[in-house]
Amino acid sequence: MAFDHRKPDSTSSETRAVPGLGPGRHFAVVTSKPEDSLNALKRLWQYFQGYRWQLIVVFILVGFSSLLMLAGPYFIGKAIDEYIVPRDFRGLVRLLVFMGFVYLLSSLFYWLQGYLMVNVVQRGVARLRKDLFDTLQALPLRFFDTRPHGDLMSRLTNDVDNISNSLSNTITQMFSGIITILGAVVLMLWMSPELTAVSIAGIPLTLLVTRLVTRHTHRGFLAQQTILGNLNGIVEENISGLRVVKAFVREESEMERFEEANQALREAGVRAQIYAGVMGPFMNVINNLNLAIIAGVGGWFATREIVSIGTIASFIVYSRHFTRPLNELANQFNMLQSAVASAERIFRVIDESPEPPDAEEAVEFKEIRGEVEFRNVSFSYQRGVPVLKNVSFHVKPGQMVALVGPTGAGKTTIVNLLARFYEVDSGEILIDGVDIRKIKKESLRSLLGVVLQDTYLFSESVRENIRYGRLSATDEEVEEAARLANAEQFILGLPQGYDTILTDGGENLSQGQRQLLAIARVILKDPAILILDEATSNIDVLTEKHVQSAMLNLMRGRTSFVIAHRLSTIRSADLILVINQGEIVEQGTHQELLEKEGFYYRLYTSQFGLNSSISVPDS
Ligand SMILES: Nc1ncnc2c1ncn2[C@@H]1O[C@H](COP(=O)(O)OP(=O)(O)OP(=O)(O)O)[C@@H](O)[C@H]1O
Repeated sequence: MAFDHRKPDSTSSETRAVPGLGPGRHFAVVTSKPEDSLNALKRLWQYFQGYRWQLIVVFILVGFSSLLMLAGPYFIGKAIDEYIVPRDFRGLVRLLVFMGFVYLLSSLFYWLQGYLMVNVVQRGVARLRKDLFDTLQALPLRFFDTRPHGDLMSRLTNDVDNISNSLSNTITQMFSGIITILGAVVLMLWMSPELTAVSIAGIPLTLLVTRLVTRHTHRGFLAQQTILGNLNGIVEENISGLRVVKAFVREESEMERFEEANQALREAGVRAQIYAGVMGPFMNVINNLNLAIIAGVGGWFATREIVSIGTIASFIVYSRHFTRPLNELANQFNMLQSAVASAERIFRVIDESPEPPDAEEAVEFKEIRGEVEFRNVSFSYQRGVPVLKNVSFHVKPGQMVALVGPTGAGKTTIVNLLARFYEVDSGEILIDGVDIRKIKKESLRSLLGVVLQDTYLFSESVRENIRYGRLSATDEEVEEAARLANAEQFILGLPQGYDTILTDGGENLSQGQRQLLAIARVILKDPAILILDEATSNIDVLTEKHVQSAMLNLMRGRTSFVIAHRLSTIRSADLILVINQGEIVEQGTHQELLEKEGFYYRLYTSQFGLNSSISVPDS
C-alpha cells in the first residue's frame, strides 16, 4: 500500500519534497517553469477557440456593463453641483431615475454575459474532461502501475473543477476590471487632471505588491493541487483495501498516514493563501489613504476653486472604482494561476504516450484456429529486472494449457503478454503464425476471453454486468449464458434476480458467484482463446463444482490457458508449462512430467509445501 515509489507524473520538471512527512515519506511536488504555464494557457485556449463569437459578445457585454457602471460617480458629482447645491429637487429626482435605469441596464448586461460565459466554459471544460478520460482509456497498463489512482482521479475531478470555477468568473472580471480602471482614469482626467494626478499616485505601490505576491502564489497553488492528488490516492487505496486494513487492525496507522498527508495539505494551503491573503488588508490601507488624500487635497483645491464639491464627491467614488478592480485583479490573477496549475497537471497526463498504435500493416482477425506460439520471449516490468527469460512454447488449436509454478514465477505475466497488455522486450508471440504486433489490438482482444480469480463487476445490474461481454446481446442470450455458466440458480435467488444492482466491484457477491458471472460474460463474448485464472481461495464446495463444470464447458473446443491451482485441471491439460523464475523449466503432459522426476515431480509431490501453487487437494 506504499505510494512513495510512485511518481505523480513523468515530466522532467524539478521535483521537491514537502516537509513535515517524515523520513522516507514525501510527496514529489512538481514545480513548473514559466514556459510550461504559458504553454498550458495556450492549450487551454484551444478548448474555447470554437466559441470565439460567443466570447466576443461576452466581452462586448462586459465592456458596456462596466462603462455604464462608471457613469454613476459622474452623476453623483452632477447631482451635488447642479441640483443639490442650487436646491432643484425635481431635477434631482429626474437624475436619480435616470441613474437607476443606467444601473439596471448595466446589471442586465452583466447577468447576460455571465449566462453566456458559463455555457461556453462548461462546454470547453466538458471537452477537456473528455480528452483526459479518453487518454486514460488509451494509456498502457504500465502507466497505471506507477501512479496512485487517486491522484489521477483528482486530476479528472478537482483540477477540472478548478479550471471551470476560475474561468467562469475570472476572465470576465479581469476584463471588466481593466475597462473600469481605464474608464475611470479617462473620466477623472476629463473632470480634473490635477485631482487625477493625486488619486493615481498610489498605483505604482499597488502594482509592486501585486507582482511580489503573485510570484509566490503560483508555486503554492501547484503544490496544493499535487498534494491534494496524493491525498486522494491515500483515500482511494484505503477504501479499496479496507478489508486488509481492518484484518490487520491498521486503522490507527492508516489514520496517521492520512493525517500526515492532511497536515502537508494544510501547510501547503496555508502557504499558498498566506501571500494571497496579504493582498486584501494591504489594499484596504492604500484605499483609505487614497480617500484621505483625495478629500484633503480636493478640499484644498475647492477653496481655491480649482474643483467643485461635486467633483470631489465623484473622485471619492471613482477612487474606489479603480482601486477595487486593481485589488481584485491581483486575486483574479491568483485564481487564473491556480487554473493554469491545474491545466498543467491535466496536460501532463494528456501528453503521456498512449498504447503504441497498431502497425500500418496490422490485420484484422475474424476467425482463427487458435494456434499460439511464444518464441524466445523476454520481458521486464521494470528495466533491469527480467521477469520472463527466453520463454518458448507451442500450443495447437483447441489445446488446454496449464501454467504451473511457484508464486511470482511469471504465469500471469505470460497471459498479460498474450493479451498485449504489455509489449515484449524481445522475441515474438504468434497467433495462427501471425505476430500479435501485426494484429489490430482491438481484434486481438476480442479474440480473447479472460476470467480472473477476482473479477471486477460494475455497479450495475447483474444483467448488464453479463451483457458487458457483448453489448448487443438480447435478454434471452444473457440468460442463456448465465444458464451455461451455472449462474442462473444463484441469480434467481438474488432479491431482484437479474435486475439486482451490484455494489462497486461486486462486493455483495461471493468470490465464486463473481467468477460464475465472469464466465457468463465470456460465454457471451464467445472468444477463440481463453485465459482462466483458477480461484485459490476457498469457495464453497457446491459453487466450486459449478465453477469447475462451467469452466470445462467454456474450454471445450477453444485454446485455453489456465493458471492452474487444481490437480484435476492439471491432469486433464494437453500441455503443462512449468514455470520457475521466469523460465519454462519443463513442459509436457502430466504423465510425461511425472516420469521425468524433475521440477514438476518435486512440485507435485511437495503439494502441501508452502511455495507450491498446486497446493489445493484434488477436487
Ligand atoms: N505490474 C507489475 N509491475 C512490476 N512488477 C510486476 C508487475 N506484475 C508482476 N510483477 C512481478 O513480476 C513477477 C512475476 O509476476 P506474475 O504475476 O507473473 O507471477 P505469477 O506466477 O502469476 O504469480 P502468482 O501465482 O502469485 O499469481 C513477480 O516478481 C512480480 O513481482
